[in-house]
Amino acid sequence: MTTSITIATRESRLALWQAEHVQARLADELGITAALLGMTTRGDQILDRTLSKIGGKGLFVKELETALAEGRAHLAVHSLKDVPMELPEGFTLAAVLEREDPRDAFVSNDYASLAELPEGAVVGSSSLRRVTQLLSVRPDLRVEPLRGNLDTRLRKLDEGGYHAILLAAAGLKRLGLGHRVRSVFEVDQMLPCAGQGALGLEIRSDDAALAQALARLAHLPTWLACEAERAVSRALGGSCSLPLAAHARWQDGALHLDAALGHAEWHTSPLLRAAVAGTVDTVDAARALGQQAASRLRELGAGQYLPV
Ligand SMILES: NCc1[nH]cc(CCC(=O)O)c1CC(=O)O
Repeated sequence: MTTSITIATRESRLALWQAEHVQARLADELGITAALLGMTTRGDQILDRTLSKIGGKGLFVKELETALAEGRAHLAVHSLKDVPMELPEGFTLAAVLEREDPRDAFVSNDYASLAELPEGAVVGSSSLRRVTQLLSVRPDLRVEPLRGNLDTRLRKLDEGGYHAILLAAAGLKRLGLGHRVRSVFEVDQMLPCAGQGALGLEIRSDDAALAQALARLAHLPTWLACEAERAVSRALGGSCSLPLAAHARWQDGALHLDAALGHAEWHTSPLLRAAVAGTVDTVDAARALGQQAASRLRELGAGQYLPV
């Protein structure tokens, strides 16, 4: 294959950091030189509505896929959690890279943790997953929408619009903003979403040579964990309008998968939770574990939580 390729990336500071990280790994480990092609996606442009209302995760990846399809780029680097559960025909995930911290972070200028927040405090988040889990332990809090890239969200916090905001720890750490994290939620307090903290490398399905090269960058434990997480979401309809959390971790050689589903409209409905574990050594086995967790959630009444 050619030793020179183009990476399509969004232009937020986090997306560029991630693309440059992959660019450096391609050079160091595979001897491949990569140029970056920065692009603005619909998801970056529309900031006044929640993602679930404007078409979901696909909005962040479609323009990049078009660049791949047209041959203007060969590889798209994504935060895996922004990648839809079903990729369109003709595209594939060539690798998932080792995960950063998958946890959610509590960010505030005045309070060190959720426990310190006074009754009725205003918390910024547009993530249904974070909001339902937050309100399940602190129904007194007022949640206000908060969108935009990480810098924008931090600026809105600093301008005084919120007492605290919730963000992924991984993004903050990658941008050198780890000092803004006042506390991290343990995963059993605030279960992360499928793929949180991991990077996914998307290519055209027919690019076998690139697939083979990129496989060497893959981190199998992260990949299998994320396949299990994503399978839960896929089995339940895969839409990002669902307040669905799924997180898998390795312990004593087995993959332990936790999933939680909240109600999109009635934030105070009890969260449904499932926990499954198994020895997993293939993508298919990982997906089967995810489907098992989804079946548990259905047994617990997930049907009433899903859009009709
Ligand atoms: N939804 C936006 C997004 N996509 C990836 C990250 C953070 C990095 C990651 O989880 O990989 C974020 C920001 C956030 O959720 O706070």
